[in-house]
Amino acid sequence: MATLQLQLSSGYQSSSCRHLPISLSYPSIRCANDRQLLFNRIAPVYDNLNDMLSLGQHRIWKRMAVSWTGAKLGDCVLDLCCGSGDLAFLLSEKVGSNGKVSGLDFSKEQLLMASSRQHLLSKACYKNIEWIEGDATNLPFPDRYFNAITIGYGLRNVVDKRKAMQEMFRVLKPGSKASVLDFNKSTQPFVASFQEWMIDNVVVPVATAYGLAKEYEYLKGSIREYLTGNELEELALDAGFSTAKYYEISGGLMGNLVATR
Ligand SMILES: C[S@@+](CC[C@H](N)C(=O)[O-])C[C@H]1O[C@@H](n2cnc3c(N)ncnc32)[C@H](O)[C@@H]1O
Repeated sequence: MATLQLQLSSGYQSSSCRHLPISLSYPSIRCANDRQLLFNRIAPVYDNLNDMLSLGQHRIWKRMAVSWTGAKLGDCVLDLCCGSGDLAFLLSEKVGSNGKVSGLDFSKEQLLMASSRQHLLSKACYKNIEWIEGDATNLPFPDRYFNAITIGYGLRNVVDKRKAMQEMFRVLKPGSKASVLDFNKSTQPFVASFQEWMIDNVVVPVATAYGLAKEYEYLKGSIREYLTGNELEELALDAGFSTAKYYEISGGLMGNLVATR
């Protein structure tokens, strides 16, 4: 906890992007809900499982998501639902030491994991990342603050997706992009069946070996209840984005929405 607080209170300052005083406790996250507890529980093994279950492919998908944002040196960017920080670290390399990255999540355990990875990796540019405990549907940032936003495997898990999209719109500068990476809820029956087969026969059995069967059984239902590419485009346009384009990745198993404010 000490590490996280240190990082939060010593936020990086640059001429283009001022550090904001950020409090650790928002009323909306004091009452822990099931999803928050779930992500706290899986935090210790989350990165290993991602590598194992995607055969390392998630690293490529995350690079694609970051490059779709158009983030560049000196930018001030946000990784929403940052978890243990993969996308925040990639963004940090893009924006360099004159830029700033905020990684926000409502799981304290995931943020602690992110913070300890930041210290272990000890790359100079990673000093530009701050970790913030907060709610994606009530962002602690002013309007038009960020040059880019990523959200990887996050929106599917947010209960009020419409509000989260509206918040992304609000905190983005005009002309800037949000890049939303996740499982694709495919409209092709073969792809959807293959995805479910993989979850039942690969993901859940591997997670079971880590004592996390229930946590990963949740995945299948969450994809079924998620939005298709077209629905995500509509959600973004309804929130005010001027353009929204959804790209299917890896044969339609994954997908990435790119929305421009
Ligand atoms: C599957 S993880 C993805 C982590 C990371 N982005 C990645 O791609 O590896 C989803 C994350 O979303 C976070 N999350 C879900 N709902 C949230 C909310 N309303 N506000 C903030 N974080 C949320 C969870 O705590 C979890 O860390």
